Amino acid sequence: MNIVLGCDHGGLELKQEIVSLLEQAGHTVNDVGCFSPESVDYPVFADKVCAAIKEGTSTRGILICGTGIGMSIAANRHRHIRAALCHEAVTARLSREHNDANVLCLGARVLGRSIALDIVKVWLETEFAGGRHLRRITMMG
Ligand SMILES: O=C(CO)[C@H](O)[C@H](O)[C@H](O)COP(=O)(O)O
Repeated sequence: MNIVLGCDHGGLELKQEIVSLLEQAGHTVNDVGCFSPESVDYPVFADKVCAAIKEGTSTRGILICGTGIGMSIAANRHRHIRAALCHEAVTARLSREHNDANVLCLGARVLGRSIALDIVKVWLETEFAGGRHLRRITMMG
C-alpha cells in the first residue's frame, strides 16, 4: 500500500518509528514532513496528506501531532477525508470496519510507542465492512 505520512514537531519522533515499521512491512511511504524538531503548524501537514489522497498518489494517510486533535480537525475539513483519532486498537479497527477511515490521527504526547505501533498495524490490516456502513458514509458526501 502507498501510505502518506505527515506530522508537526510534536509527532516527529513517532512518525519516524512508524515510517520504519511501514517500510519493514513492505509498504511504500510518502513522507511529507515535517523533518526537523523546529516548531511548525499542523494544518500545513494535514493539508499535504489530504492532497496526496485526493490526487490518488496514496490510498491512506497517517497524521501525528501532540494530541492528534489538531490534525483530525484539520483533515476532516476535506470532503474526501474520513479521519479517525484513535487511542487504542479497538477504535482503530472500528474506524476501518465501520467508517472506512482513510486517515489515522495519532497523539504522540499521549500514546506510548508500543500502543501507537499496534494501532497502526491494526488500522492497516482491517478492511471496510460495507453494507449499512457504506450507506452511512455515503450520506456524508
Ligand atoms: O494541535 C494540537 C493539539 O490539538 C497538537 O497537539 C499540536 O502538536 C500542539 O498544539 C503543538 O503544541 P506546541 O506547544 O506548539 O508544541
